[in-house]
Amino acid sequence: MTSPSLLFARMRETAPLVQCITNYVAMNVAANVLLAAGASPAMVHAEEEAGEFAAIAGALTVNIGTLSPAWVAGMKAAVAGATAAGRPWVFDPVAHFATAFRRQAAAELLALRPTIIRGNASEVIALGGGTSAGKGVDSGDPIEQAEDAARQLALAKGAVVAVTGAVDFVTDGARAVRIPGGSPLMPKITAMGCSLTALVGAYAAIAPDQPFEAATAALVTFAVAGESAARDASGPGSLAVRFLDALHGLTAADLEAGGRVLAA
Ligand SMILES: Nc1ncnc2c1ncn2[C@@H]1O[C@H](COP(=O)(O)OP(=O)(O)OP(=O)(O)O)[C@@H](O)[C@H]1O
Ligand SMILES: Cc1ncsc1CCO
Ligand SMILES: [Mg+2]
Repeated sequence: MTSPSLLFARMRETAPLVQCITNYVAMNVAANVLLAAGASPAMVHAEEEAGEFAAIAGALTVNIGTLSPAWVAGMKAAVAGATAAGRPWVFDPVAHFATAFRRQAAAELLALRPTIIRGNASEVIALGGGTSAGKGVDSGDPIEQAEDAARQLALAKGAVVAVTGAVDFVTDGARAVRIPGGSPLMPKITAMGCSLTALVGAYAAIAPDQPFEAATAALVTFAVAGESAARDASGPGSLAVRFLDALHGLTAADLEAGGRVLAA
């Protein structure tokens, strides 16, 4: 398995261009997270250009947080462009279970075969057809309860599934790992998960043929930077600032020393 620290070093060397279609809440946060990590974000979603742009980006990420019909059209155009160009794409099904419009959009996007799916426990349980306690964008379920759903979803969709929470879980249906770390304050900052999805895209651009390793590396990066930032944060506000600084200051050696990937 290519280690997170090696992929991180490659990201710093190559600054991959990542096309992020994400929500209004996350756009600024996610772009700053990618820049701090060493990638190059571009928030490009219009139907007229999203597919064309996908061919020049190293990877695409699609997050349905603040959907409208025009955005769905842009997402589908982008996925078509990425697929035609052989680029990986990452799907973040924010609160997909909440309304009929979201359910429909999520089902249509899922049918377009994402390379990696990244969601919180409630989103992954519901995507697997189970009943989740989620009501909106925040998870209402413990992560352990999403592990089986994640495995099944990975097998059914031929995708790598990354579920986040107190201890993250990544599976391709056959292999699985758990990644501890981070901080309980992280879910108190909006768009942390959406930004993580964007970072999964950055690693997928680095290792397009190793989506399991790419997703794992992104979760490890967040776990190490989040843990370090939380050490002297006094609340979500200072954590948000310190998290960006921690990401920016992160080295491959820090990931090597602090990253924990446990067999599951
Ligand atoms: N209790 C926790 N302890 C440690 N880390 C956590 C905890 N909860 C979440 N995280 C971390 O926070 C990051 C975001 O994950 P989360 O599951 O909150 O995403 P999300 O619900 O999709 O977020 P959002 O929709 O607000 O963008 C991940 O890196 C995850 O590991
Ligand atoms: C708060 C919020 N609402 C829609 S998307 C989003 C960002 C976190 O998922
Ligand atoms: Mg989310």
